[in-house]
Amino acid sequence: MQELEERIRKEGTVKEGNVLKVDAFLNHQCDVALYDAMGKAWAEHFAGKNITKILTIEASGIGMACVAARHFGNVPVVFAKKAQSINLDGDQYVTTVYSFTKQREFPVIVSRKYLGPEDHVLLIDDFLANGKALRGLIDICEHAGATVEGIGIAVEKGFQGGGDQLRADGYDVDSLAIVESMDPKTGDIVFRH
Ligand SMILES: O=P(O)(O)OC[C@H]1O[C@H](OP(=O)(O)OP(=O)(O)O)[C@H](O)[C@@H]1O
Ligand SMILES: O=c1[nH]c(=O)c2nc[nH]c2[nH]1
Repeated sequence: MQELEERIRKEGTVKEGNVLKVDAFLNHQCDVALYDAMGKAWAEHFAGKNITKILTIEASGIGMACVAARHFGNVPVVFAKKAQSINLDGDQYVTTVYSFTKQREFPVIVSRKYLGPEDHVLLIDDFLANGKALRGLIDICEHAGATVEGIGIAVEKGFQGGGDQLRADGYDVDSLAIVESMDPKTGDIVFRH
């Protein structure tokens, strides 16, 4: 998606440790017009699939998943929580994921009330790096008996391999920008096309 690549080039910064910082528009301050264009692009890619629910993971996926839902007939958006809470009641699906940016494991929790075998799910997230967050969401869908219809990602860091492994496993992964390489010294970013 050209608009997203341009924003990354203009406002993104490359940090040591394979970190691309895009928090001016994607995952801290949020450009909702850009989110809307992203939702439209995913809706075009996944047109013809019967999606009944969008599943994401807190925190950064939530905003873009909600805007994207407007392009999928206002299907409900469920976000997996990364901490237990007294506000989480009843039976839950629980798995564990390792967070790339926080460098520790988190529980990933979804209430059984909000995901089940009748659901055809689109997974959405801001970043795809090693694929740990998505593997956690897929695990939860498997526990629920839900069908994963596809995966919509804003920025995939292709050189970390998580996306290609998911494609090799048969998932339809639509990443709107795929970074093939990036250099923290020069700031150069090369996209895959
Ligand atoms: O493909 P992976 O290696 O799993 O990396 C991608 C995940 O990392 C980030 O989450 P983070 O744990 O930083 O949480 P955040 O959404 O709160 O920023 C991002 O939002 C994805 O969920
Ligand atoms: O803002 C972010 N930049 C990244 O490079 C990244 N990788 C996973 N999650 C990420 N979030």
